[in-house]
This record gives sequence, C-alpha cells and structure tokens, in this order.
Amino acid sequence: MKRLVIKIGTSTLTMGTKSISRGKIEDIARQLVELQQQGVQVVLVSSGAVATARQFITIDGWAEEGDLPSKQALSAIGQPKLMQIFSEVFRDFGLKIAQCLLTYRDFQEGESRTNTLNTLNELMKHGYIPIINENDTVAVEELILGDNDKLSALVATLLDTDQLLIASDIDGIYNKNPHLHADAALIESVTDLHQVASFIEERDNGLGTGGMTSKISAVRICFSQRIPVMLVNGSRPSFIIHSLEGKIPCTRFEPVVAV
Ligand SMILES: Nc1ncnc2c1ncn2[C@@H]1O[C@H](COP(=O)(O)OP(=O)(O)O)[C@@H](O)[C@H]1O
Ligand SMILES: N[C@@H](CCC(=O)OP(=O)(O)O)C(=O)O
Repeated sequence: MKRLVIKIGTSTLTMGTKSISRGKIEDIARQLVELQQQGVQVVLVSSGAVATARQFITIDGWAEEGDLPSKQALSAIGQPKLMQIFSEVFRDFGLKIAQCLLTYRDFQEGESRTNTLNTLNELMKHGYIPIINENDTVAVEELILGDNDKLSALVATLLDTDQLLIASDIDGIYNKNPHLHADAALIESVTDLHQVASFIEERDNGLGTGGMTSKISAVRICFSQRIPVMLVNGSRPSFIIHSLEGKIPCTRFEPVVAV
C-alpha cells in the first residue's frame, strides 16, 4: 500500500473523555512513523476542534451550547489548539505536519479541487502529513452531521488512495447495534452495502453523532472508485498497524472488482 487516508474522530482523540488524549496522539504518531518507514504516504482527517475548545474555554454557558454559531466559534478557537497538540507530539516523533481546512465545495470539479489536490500532493511529496478538518467557519455540513466521515471519503477519492481507515468508538459494523443488543455479532467483511444497511440502529453518544449511517455513506463514496475501507476501533492501542495486519477485530469493506 502506498497511500492511506485515516479518519480520526473526536471519540478516538478524547478516548471517550472530555479532554484530548496526548497518549492517543502519541499512539497515532508511533504508528505513522512505522508506516512512513514502510514508504506509506499518510493523510489524517481529524475532528476534535470543538472538543479541544470545550477543554480550554470556561466562558459561562458557551462550552455547553449546541447551536451552530457556538459550535463554529468553538471550532475556530479549538482548531489552532488542537494543531498545537498534534505539532508538539508529532515533533517528538520526527513527524512533519501541515493543516488543511476544507469544505465539500472544494472537492467539486474546478479550480478549488485542483488547488486542493496540488497542495496535498506537494505536502506528501516533501514528507509532510496533511491534517485535514472541515473549515467550520465557512461550512457547517459536518458540524450538522456531526462527523467527518464524508470529508474523509472525499479526500480518499480525490487522492485516489489505496485505503481509507475510519477510526470509530466500536470495532466495526455489527448485525445490530451492540450498545443495544448483547448478542450482536461483528461483521468482518462487507462487499455489498445493501446487506448491512438494515443493521444500522443509531443512538446519540453525545460526542460524535454521525453514527454508522455516515460511515456507510462514506464507504459508498469510496466504493464508487473501488477504494476499500476499514472501520476500526480507535481506542485500541496500535489500531492502525494492528488492523492493517489483521491482528484486531474490525470490519473490512471491499469493493467487488468486476472480472
Ligand atoms: N449495526 C451497528 N454496528 C455498530 N455500531 C452501530 C450500529 N448501528 C449503529 N451503530 C452506532 O454507531 C456508533 C459509531 O459511530 P459514531 O457514534 O459516529 O462514533 P465515532 O464518532 O466514534 O465514529 C456506535 O457507537 C453505535 O452506537
Ligand atoms: N469539525 C468539527 C466537528 C466534526 C465532528 O464532530 O466529527 P466527529 O468527531 O468525527 O464526529 C470538529 O473538529 O470538532
């Protein structure tokens, strides 16, 4: 594999708490060093701006506000602080990072798409890891949907990547929501998205709210360009390397290639 897009959600970065986990960012950095040594180019799509702001801002009422302008403002406050944490931790591992804030519009045919592609390619050519988030000041799609899953799929297709890896708070897709049914069984391999659509049963976890629905939509976008997707549990140590090596349970979405 030469190119890998990895989507890290708020629940992974916070390990389910209210603060960004430096330990988890170290875990990610350690794995990216290993991937770079194997010649893999990595792009991160990372959420966590709003959560980072909530960790630092104590203005009365604000941190708890759920309305869109408050979330946009929190994202603008938290994004540079989040990048500072990435920057400090990744520097200790010798990793070079860059920030790209994008919207869905930047992926439509035209100048923005070309500019985005050129920037990402140039960064990777020079060994920089692009860290992408939605530009929440000018677009609110992902703030409304509550995830960056679609954004990560758009990045994966733009870059014609070999694989998209989505880190979630769960090992993969089950035949029913395991938070609601103790006997739910993990589906390890999916080739037909119609087969799994009926397995989705959402519940709001209060952190990322995109749920399994947005993950399956992201897989659908990737399948349109025959890009495989792995859905893995970001709270597991070494979740990137171990899922790629088949050492931990996860769901692999493999597009069927016509013969
Ligand atoms: N069939 C299913 N299998 C697994 N998870 C499911 C299923 N249906 C709904 N879900 C929900 O999807 C959630 C994962 O998505 P999400 O809440 O967006 O987490 P994250 O932001 O960590 O990616 C699970 O915690 C679970 O509540
Ligand atoms: N772009 C915003 C929100 C995106 C978001 O909530 O995504 P996720 O944590 O993956 O469900 C942020 O960085 O906080």
